[in-house]
Amino acid sequence: MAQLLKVHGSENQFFILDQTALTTKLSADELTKLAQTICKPDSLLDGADGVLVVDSSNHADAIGRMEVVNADGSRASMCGNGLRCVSRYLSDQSGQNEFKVETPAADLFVERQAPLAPDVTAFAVEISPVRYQKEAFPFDNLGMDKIINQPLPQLNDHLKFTTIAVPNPHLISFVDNDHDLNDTLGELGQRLNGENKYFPDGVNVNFAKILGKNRLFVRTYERGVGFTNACGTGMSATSLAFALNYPDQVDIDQPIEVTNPGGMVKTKVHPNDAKQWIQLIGNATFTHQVTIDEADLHHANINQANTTVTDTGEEAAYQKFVKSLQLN
Ligand SMILES: N[C@@H](CCC[C@H](N)C(=O)O)C(=O)O
Repeated sequence: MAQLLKVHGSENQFFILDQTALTTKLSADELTKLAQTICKPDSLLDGADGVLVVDSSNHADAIGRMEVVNADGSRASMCGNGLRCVSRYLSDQSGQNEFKVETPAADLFVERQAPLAPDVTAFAVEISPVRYQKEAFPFDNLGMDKIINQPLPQLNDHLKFTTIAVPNPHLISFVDNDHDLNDTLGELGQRLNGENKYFPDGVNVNFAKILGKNRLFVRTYERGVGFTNACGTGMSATSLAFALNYPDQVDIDQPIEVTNPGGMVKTKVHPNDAKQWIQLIGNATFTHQVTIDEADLHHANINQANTTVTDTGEEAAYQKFVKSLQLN
């Protein structure tokens, strides 16, 4: 039998699949099919935003590897909320609390934090490398090679935009009303993640409201997914854009508190380091264990009848923590 874990960071939901625990690893095509099937909202445990594939690493400094498969089967170079969950998984297995995890673009440093509340495990993860050049996204036909707080009439008639790849691509705008935060974000996210001449590979679109000094609310329309409760790399890139575009509103020696529809994370931005980077700190919650025949995993044959699901009880603790934040 094989195991899956249902996990989340700020309610950005994933299944973790550990390839090293299988008799035969899933092929790339089987992983694509698995994500497209298991992430559907009407699938097991109401689906997810992606599958986090754990494997061994042959890099000397990393204790494991993470691959991110979006809900539509596309691959992402990074996932911040996912990396916290994978870090906890590798930490629980190895007994180590500080280590590196291999991701497609970099080996990233992660460390266990004090729990955010009873039974709310937390991890801090490195978000890097940071890139601005249009080739990193890629983007085109926007009249610029690098976009920092610029109006882009091709995309919208009143907002300003910043583009930061960390290294997955993010388009960011600071907005001041709920219509833009919801409707404009949805329309633009959908447009730039369908066939379009500006972001041919799609882009994660993040709209933020400034709540005060070092305080943001961020909502994200994710590439390969759609609206998510939270996007870790999105909140990290938006925090960096906050520091770059509104320097008088950000004390970079202090964490930035980023609330999102699924909860809250903290970020620490390092815009003045020789290589810019961001630290993302937040929950790594394991809500369910799923047991399934390995053959069914290979065939993406997953339903209530052929799985055994065990609730860990952690979601109740997480919800209590979110309530204590008094976000609304
Ligand atoms: N939810 C993630 C980002 C996942 C990848 C993204 N959809 C992409 O295609 O770049 C996060 O927490 O960072």
